[in-house]
Amino acid sequence: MARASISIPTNLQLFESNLLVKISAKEVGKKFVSEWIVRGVNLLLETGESYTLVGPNGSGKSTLLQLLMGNMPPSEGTIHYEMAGKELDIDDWYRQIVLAAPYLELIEEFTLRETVVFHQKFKPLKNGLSAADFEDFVQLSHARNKALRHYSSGMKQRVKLGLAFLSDVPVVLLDEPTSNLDAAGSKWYLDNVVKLTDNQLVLLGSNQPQEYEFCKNIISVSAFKR
Ligand SMILES: Nc1ncnc2c1ncn2[C@@H]1O[C@H](COP(=O)(O)OP(=O)(O)OP(=O)(O)O)[C@@H](O)[C@H]1O
Repeated sequence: MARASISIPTNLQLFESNLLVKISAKEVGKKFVSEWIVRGVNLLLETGESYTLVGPNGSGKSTLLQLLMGNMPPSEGTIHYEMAGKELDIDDWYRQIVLAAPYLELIEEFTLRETVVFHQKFKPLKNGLSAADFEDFVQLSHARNKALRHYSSGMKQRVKLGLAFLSDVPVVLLDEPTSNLDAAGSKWYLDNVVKLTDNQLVLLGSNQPQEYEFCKNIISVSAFKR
């Protein structure tokens, strides 16, 4: 029997432990070969806020996002991560974040069900949602047993965004969140990004204003050129 669509309660306390997380960057710079991509980055990012890195193609949004998430080391400066007043080392930090980005690879051999079950082993879903709930949420129940290699790019993007929205971690990183989504998918993203990340730290990279219309803190990467 088909499952009824799950309704996500609007008051869902989606980051249950509600611990304050801070990312602080001091005089951070990154260069590739001899080219400085960003320099003089000083930022303090905190839970309960959303931030969007904006700028034209090639300006360094993805580079800065990856620096701030700890995916690559800065060439100069320091980045510190804090949770509930305690400094986190990078291994603990990775347990607190989830990323949806075009360069994030899903395991193509897995079905959707296997993907969610595997993901839940190290990052549980908010409010004890099940894999079946997840499949309903991303509107892909009908394809739960199909290998992701046979998913379209838009279907994969829904999976990445679903994991980003529903993982019970304090920090959500979204790079080009509506890439590959059709109009209905973009609306689904916008409907959920505010509702489901209310008490988390949300960091976006975008050059599409409609992706970050809800966001109060806009950071122009062009400010970090010297
Ligand atoms: N691993 C790398 N090695 C050398 N150069 C790199 C590397 N990664 C990025 N760059 C360069 O850094 C600059 C910024 O790239 P980045 O992907 O951060 O920009 P972006 O603002 O996210 O662009 P877009 O909007 O096109 O996604 C570009 O000039 C790019 O060529």
